Amino acid sequence: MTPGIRPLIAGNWKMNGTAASLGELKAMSEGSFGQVEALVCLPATLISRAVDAIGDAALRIGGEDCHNAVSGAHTGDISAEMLADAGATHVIVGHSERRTDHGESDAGVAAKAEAAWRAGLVAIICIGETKAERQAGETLAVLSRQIAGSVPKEALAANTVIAYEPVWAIGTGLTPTIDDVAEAHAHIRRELGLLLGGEAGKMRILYGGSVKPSNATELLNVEHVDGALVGGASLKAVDFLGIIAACPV
Ligand SMILES: O=C(CO)COP(=O)(O)O
Repeated sequence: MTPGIRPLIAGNWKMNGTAASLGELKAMSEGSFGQVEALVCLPATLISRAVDAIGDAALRIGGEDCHNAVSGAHTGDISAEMLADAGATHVIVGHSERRTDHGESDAGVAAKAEAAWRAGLVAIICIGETKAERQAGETLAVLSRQIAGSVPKEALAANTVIAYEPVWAIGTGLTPTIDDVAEAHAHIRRELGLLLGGEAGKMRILYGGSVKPSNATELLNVEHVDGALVGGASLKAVDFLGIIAACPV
């Protein structure tokens, strides 16, 4: 954790969830968050229904991706303005699954972050190395390149969150060593400093990849780890609330 930064525990439901899942969200929203800011990013089909279902609870609802245009001839896409209209407050951009499945580039991710800000949303910009890149000793260089390309230099701590997700740790049950997490997050903070100046010291840097209640405290205790982006363990209220409870604040 970083002194003075309020931690964010964010769920990412990916392509999971139907109306039958709204009860789980309601249960999450009724949990205790303490000092933690809690967010669940949902498939677009669920956002407005989730916002209605949780009422005035503190749980935030976000989207998982957005187009960079306000509107237009982009079949199947959703704009940041549409997410905001549905009640979202945040949107994930540049998740590795989008970069891989949809060929998203760093420049395209930066444009989506700017679209998020235009709509009044917080952009959660994802970066992270593949297994091959880590094995080749390229992790820090990859992170530098992704930060330079995906994080617009106008980014503010109030409208931007960085999520470090090693691709090989996503959905695998594998996590980097604590030393490797510390090295990556310290490097990200340094690179953000070069790009953004003083804002970098206030910006949240989340760790993502196989976070669960049993490993959350250890990961969140690492310097410069200001929260978590959680996939599988965000689908069940008991697990998600367990991660929030494990947050050392
Ligand atoms: O991709 C992730 C969150 O965006 C991480 O997913 P898991 O927590 O399932 O590994």
